[in-house]
Amino acid sequence: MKRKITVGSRDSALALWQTRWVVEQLEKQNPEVTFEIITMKTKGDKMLDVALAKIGDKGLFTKELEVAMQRREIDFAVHSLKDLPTVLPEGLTIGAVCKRDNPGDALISKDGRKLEELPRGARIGTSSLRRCAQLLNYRPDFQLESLRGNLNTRMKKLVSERLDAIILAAAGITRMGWEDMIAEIIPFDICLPAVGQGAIAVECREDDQDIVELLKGVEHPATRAATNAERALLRRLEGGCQIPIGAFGEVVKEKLTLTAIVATLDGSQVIRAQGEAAVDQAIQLGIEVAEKLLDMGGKKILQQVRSGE
Ligand SMILES: NCc1[nH]cc(CCC(=O)O)c1CC(=O)O
Repeated sequence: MKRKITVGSRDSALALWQTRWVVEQLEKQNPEVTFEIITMKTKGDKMLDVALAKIGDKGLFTKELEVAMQRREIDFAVHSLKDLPTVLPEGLTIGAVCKRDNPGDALISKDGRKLEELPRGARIGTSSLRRCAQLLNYRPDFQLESLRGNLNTRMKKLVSERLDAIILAAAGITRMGWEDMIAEIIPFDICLPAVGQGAIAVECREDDQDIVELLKGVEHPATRAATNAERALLRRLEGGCQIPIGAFGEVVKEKLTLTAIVATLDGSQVIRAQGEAAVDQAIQLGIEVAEKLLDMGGKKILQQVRSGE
């Protein structure tokens, strides 16, 4: 086993928190190994003023780290699983999926109001098509405003743009220590989270046996099964962040359940499907629920969104 391991991370506060958390667990388990964190900016960090759905690149927040891994400049990289495309570059693999934190979307509002307490025509900041579509389905009077930048920037815009509320991933807020600002975790019957939301993934070279072995120390099998189902669904639908898709997998009493939605951009239609399977059938379950969605009208929605109607 190598004595010194180089770990890649984006340089945002959230990314660094996540990377340090992974490294800390591994240090406790492997006191003989030293870890060095190297930070990099990804294209997604550099293009902060463009809507994500417009950039539309796969691996917007991961590619530079993946290239560094392929060049053997770093040994592994820590990502938000949500940011990791469902098909990885040649030779790379997800060495670990860590235990998921709160997978939900959090509402942060002026005066701590809950979603149902927001006034008619309330202005809500989010740039996720998934959040927009589901919120508009729930309350067509809401005005969704685009909101990008890292968590700090987005939080500041609540005040500077005079928004009534913003929506951020609960896990990110908790990791930054801002839990007190959460007015509400939006119920999943109103807004299903993004595939992989709340889980940290560690990516490494497939053929690097030492690292693959090391990363087993931060692996969480139930989260792996749940997110395998979610990612298989997303892959089957061939969705990225250009299409409003939400999914949530969960292991309860040895059973894996998966709920998912696909929606039109304006939120006029939200199609929902569900399935259940044994934990070792995660990928099959993801494909099955995706196909249910397609049959229930999802196919038409995907065509519409892709053709830009
Ligand atoms: N889209 C960016 C992104 N990627 C991961 C998280 C939060 C952390 C997580 O879901 O694990 C966020 C911020 C957000 O959506 O509010």
